[in-house]
Amino acid sequence: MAAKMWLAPAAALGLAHVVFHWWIWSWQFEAFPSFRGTYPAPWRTLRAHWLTLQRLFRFATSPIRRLPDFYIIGAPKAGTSALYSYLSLHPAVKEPFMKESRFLSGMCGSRLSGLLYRSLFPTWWGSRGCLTFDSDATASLQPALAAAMYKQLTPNAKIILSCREPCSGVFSMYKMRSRIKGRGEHHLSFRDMYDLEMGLSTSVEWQNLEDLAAALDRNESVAITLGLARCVLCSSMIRGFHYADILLEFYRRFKPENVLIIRFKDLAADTESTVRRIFSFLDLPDIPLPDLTTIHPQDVMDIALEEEAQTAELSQADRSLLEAYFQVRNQDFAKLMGKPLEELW
Ligand SMILES: Nc1ncnc2c1ncn2[C@@H]1O[C@H](COP(=O)(O)OS(=O)(=O)O)[C@@H](OP(=O)(O)O)[C@H]1O
Repeated sequence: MAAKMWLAPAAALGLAHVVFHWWIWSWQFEAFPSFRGTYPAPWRTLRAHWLTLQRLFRFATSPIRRLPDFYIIGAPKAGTSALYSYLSLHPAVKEPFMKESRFLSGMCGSRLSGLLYRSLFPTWWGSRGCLTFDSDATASLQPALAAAMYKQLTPNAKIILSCREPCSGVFSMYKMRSRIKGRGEHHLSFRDMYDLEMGLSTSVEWQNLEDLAAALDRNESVAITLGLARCVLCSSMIRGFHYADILLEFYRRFKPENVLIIRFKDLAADTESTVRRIFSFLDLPDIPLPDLTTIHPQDVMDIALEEEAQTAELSQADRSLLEAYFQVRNQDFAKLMGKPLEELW
């Protein structure tokens, strides 16, 4: 009798798990096939099922969860994983469930819903007196959408952007992306990956993205398509370093004093004072910090990497190509900052 009583709820829970498992993983794999690196067969991977269960619980408890107080929006390869780890050291900062939410790429559902986004953050009572945040460098690939969405959800949020000299940032991203197993770009040369991203830059998806941002600015709700998510996630080598474009979108929607720009070089050379500067920007009390060189940020992406990239060093010809590409963009950034170029990174 007792066993019969449990049968119906257990079957309902099992069904919810199966449906939810299929829903979250199929979108991830479609939008970002390299996830398959660590989860080649999610139906047979216990860790994938455990993640599904946790996310299911978090979706169910979304209404009692909060939204970010600040965002690390990039740039990709500008130390964002390190920043995530350093800021999480503060007792008044509660880290999110995942470092990179990829919310804007549909990882919480293709309809960009604040309610579902909340699932990634702590509960109100579990984070009283604390700040929480999202550290999603994919925001800088789609700054209009990111700025409009963050503004609609959290108009008083603070924004942090770490800037790395574009050529070295691009090459760092190339080295990672070309080594991701199970992805179309696996083992491409630098020039081939550059050409691929240049090809994507003429996609109609970018106009769709602007239209979605405009709809969010009108306070409408929006849904993204798989095509858009794929286009954005496959454009992470170069676009994330269009600093002037990124900042203009955020300055249009947030107060300038809510936007902090740090230099990757300072984060690397003078880590502790850069982290303290960020604490101060976030109005967090100063705290004693451990030796930050002992903190090794984990690679948070669910990917399997090859040992070596196809192109081991950036050739002079490829560097010149990148310098030409970024010349005007960097000048625009310098003008926006009111600083000479060499002081920007
Ligand atoms: N503290 C410190 N000092 C110097 N360099 C550092 C530091 N933390 C991270 N890094 C370098 O930052 C690169 C990774 O950046 P991200 O974490 O933003 O990458 S990602 O976008 O999340 O994949 C990656 O750069 P490359 O080594 O050039 O690939 C890391 O080595």
